[in-house]
Amino acid sequence: MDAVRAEALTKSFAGVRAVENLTFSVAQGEVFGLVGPDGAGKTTTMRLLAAIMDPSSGDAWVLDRHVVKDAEAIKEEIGYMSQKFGLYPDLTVMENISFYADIYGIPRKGRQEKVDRLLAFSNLTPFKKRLAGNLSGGMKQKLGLACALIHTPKVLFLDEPTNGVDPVSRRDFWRILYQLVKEKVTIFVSTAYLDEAERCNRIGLIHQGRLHAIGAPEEIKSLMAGTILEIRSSNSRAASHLLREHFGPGSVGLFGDRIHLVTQDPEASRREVEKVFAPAHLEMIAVRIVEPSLEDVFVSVLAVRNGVRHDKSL
Ligand SMILES: Nc1ncnc2c1ncn2[C@@H]1O[C@H](COP(=O)(O)OP(=O)(O)OP(=O)(O)O)[C@@H](O)[C@H]1O
Repeated sequence: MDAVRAEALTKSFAGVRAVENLTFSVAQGEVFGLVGPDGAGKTTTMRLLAAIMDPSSGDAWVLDRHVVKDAEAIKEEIGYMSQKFGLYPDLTVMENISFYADIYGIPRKGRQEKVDRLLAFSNLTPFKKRLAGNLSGGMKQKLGLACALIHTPKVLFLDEPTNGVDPVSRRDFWRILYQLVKEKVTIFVSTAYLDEAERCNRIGLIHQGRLHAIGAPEEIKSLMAGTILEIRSSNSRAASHLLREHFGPGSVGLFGDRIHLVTQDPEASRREVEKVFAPAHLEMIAVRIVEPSLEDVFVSVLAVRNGVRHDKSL
């Protein structure tokens, strides 16, 4: 039995296809990442799978329960942490967890042990009397997670859980997620951070409601044929602009001050870059071959989507 299965899952809003024809499955115990930029359709997919919203067409099942026909049963089996997870700022950490325990009808007997365990698990025990409104962003996310876990769900849906959270808290949050995986919880997480996608067992790249690639991070990276030439220049922004015009947007990505150029022939491309830079008085400070990152793959996937011609196949 799969944890999640979707077949031709589609959702439209007044002419906007938020999610289009998604077909994929997630095995139990997997950490699956839905990766895409803002507006790609991640939240809509989560809501469809969490049985909060009905699809326009297509089907989906969570633990073999149908998201429309068995919606109520699904809600008992899953935890869902939305982007604006409903924490009460004027209740303490402890009171927020108790509130969710009431909603889920957790029996009084054994409840305290459960709450204590969740507090310890999410490293919130020292803050249990603090008002939720006074927690840092990272702690709020952990409290949201603790609340979403109160009924011991088998599948956990997390919609951009670390959005806007500092890198240290993000790492901490993932450490907690891996503990859940050890307890056989399936995790379905959406993220716009590609470095975070690398933490998943498998990922799906979503853009404009469509799934463009699915597989282990390493598999997704291997979809990209070609070598990455990393270039540093005296003016990376201007340089990347010129290189995009010359090589095509699907072959050039700018990551901070590093330009990534996808090429079949690194040496020939290096010479060509020098020729492009010379009339613009741009200097090539450093150049080297690097392993493609997921970000490189994304640039490439989006270029295909937008009909940009380039020399990679996906
Ligand atoms: N209730 C709605 N009514 C109309 N359009 C909607 C609705 N919900 C989502 N959309 C549209 O569907 C598309 C996908 O939105 P969705 O929120 O699923 O994306 P996302 O990847 O989660 O992005 P974000 O991280 O910005 O929320 C967007 O174009 C959005 O404007």
